[in-house]
Amino acid sequence: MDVPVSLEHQVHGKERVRVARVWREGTVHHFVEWMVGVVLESDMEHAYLNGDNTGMTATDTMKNTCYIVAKRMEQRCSPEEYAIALATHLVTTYPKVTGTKITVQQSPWERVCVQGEAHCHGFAQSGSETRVAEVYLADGRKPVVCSGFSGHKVLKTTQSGYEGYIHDQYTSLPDTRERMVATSVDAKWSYCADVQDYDAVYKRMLTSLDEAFFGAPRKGVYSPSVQFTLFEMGKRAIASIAEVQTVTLTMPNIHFLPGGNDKLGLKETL
Ligand SMILES: O=c1[nH]c(=O)c2[nH]c(=O)[nH]c2[nH]1
Repeated sequence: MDVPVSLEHQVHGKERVRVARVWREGTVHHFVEWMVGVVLESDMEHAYLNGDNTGMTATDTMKNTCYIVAKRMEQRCSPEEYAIALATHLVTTYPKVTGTKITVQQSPWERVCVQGEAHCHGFAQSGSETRVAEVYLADGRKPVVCSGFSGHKVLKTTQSGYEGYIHDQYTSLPDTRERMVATSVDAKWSYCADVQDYDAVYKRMLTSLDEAFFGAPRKGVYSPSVQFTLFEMGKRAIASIAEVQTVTLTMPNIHFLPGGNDKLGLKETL
């Protein structure tokens, strides 16, 4: 059945491009994580009407452009400045693109303070964790308390590596002694003594775990794996808080992989 149908409006784009950018000023690193969305207005009606992709900017190109423009921002910049640079690149590079809307959501990473000093390469999403308390009470007995939190996000831009693991036909990851490491820490701990001030223990727990993860403010501490660092964190917490008996930690890797491939020249971590 032939009904008259016209194409009223069309745009195309790419959502949820995750971009991380580290600016290294000597040993002091700056870090941002952006979730970028690109919408292109372009004279591409013929793609919809005739199946002809001539002149179209592929969403793969948009994604890679997000990485490349981030890499080209040589000075630390705001998400607005990045969005303007990205928009300008897209509008001036592709003849059929008449307009673009760029959206940048910036994750709340902040430089951490360790031992009262701003850390050179340590960042956290402080206050993002959910505190959890668990109490079991049997009739006639003392309450058994467990405390914890979930979702404490921490990241360091250097002083991390991973090597020596099995390399077989299923492994594509290269050995490295220089990478970024990030994780979302879930912790649960039990007590071996009465606690006067649960809030104080909670703060000390966060502080000890952070100190072991980040190391000293200027030097940091090398992490050969998330596994090793996890155990160091647990040991530090138990050694620093007398009332704590056991600590259970879960630390899934939040991956920040070097973007792109050889063709894009983006092999270095962005
Ligand atoms: O610290 C790490 N531990 C792993 O078990 C692992 N696996 C992986 O792919 N990267 C990493 N990094």
